[in-house]
Amino acid sequence: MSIGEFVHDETPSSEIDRLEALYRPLADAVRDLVDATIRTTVDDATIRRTQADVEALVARLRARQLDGPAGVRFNSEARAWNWGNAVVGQRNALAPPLHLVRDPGGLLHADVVLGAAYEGPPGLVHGGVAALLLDHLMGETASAGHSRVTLTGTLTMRYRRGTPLGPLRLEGRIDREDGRKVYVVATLADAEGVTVEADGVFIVPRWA
Ligand SMILES: CCCCCCCCCCCCCCCC(=O)SCCNC(=O)CCNC(=O)[C@H](O)C(C)(C)COP(=O)(O)OP(=O)(O)OC[C@H]1O[C@@H](n2cnc3c(N)ncnc32)[C@H](O)[C@@H]1OP(=O)(O)O
Repeated sequence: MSIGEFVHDETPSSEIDRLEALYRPLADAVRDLVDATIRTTVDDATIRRTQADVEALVARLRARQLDGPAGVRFNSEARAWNWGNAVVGQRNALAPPLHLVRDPGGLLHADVVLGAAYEGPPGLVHGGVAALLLDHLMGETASAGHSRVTLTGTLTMRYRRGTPLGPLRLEGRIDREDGRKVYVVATLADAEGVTVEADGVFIVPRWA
């Protein structure tokens, strides 16, 4: 990976806001489609008709598209946008998406509701999904408000008990720093308390 893949792009933040507002409802609708596909009990003919409808919608969107992934772009106002990101991508229906909130004390948190698409053991969040969400929140924590690029070096998870699907909260904070290494701790919790603890080393890469 090189710095070239983080693209400096002087699109004004107001235009990014407009595009997010345009695409968010589409991604929400696709997310709903994913949930409905898992949970529907309609008859076979309805499934086949729906498949044809969805294929027609895909063809309409593919009429004009990027050659590859959307990448990460940022402007001089320190606004970064990554439409396809697996956790926060505003155009990615696979992302919950996580909405990150930075508290004045340095804590980064996110409240999220995970449904049927994130299931691992019955009724519980998939362990890899828990790691995915925590990894992203921790990476954002380490990047200190997008003031620097950090990549996950080592990530350790301790699954204390199953995480039920439904409303959850993630919290992360920087524990300490040592040169280019940023040590971050984080938790995933339900209403009863912490279900997963994570700690990780996030590295400001040599090329950044
Ligand atoms: C301005 C722009 C704004 C835009 C702003 C957008 C921000 C938007 C935020 C998004 C947030 C995303 C959050 C998701 C985060 C991912 O998902 S990142 C994807 C997963 N991670 C990766 O792909 C990383 C792959 N690995 C690598 O690229 C390289 O191995 C690394 C980790 C960058 C390190 O390479 P390096 O810079 O050459 O490191 P190197 O000089 O060898 O070592 C530096 C120090 O780190 C230590 N170290 C190296 N590797 C490791 C390791 N794996 N574990 C622990 N320690 C290590 C070394 O021992 C060394 O320690 P000291 O000797 O200094 O004590």
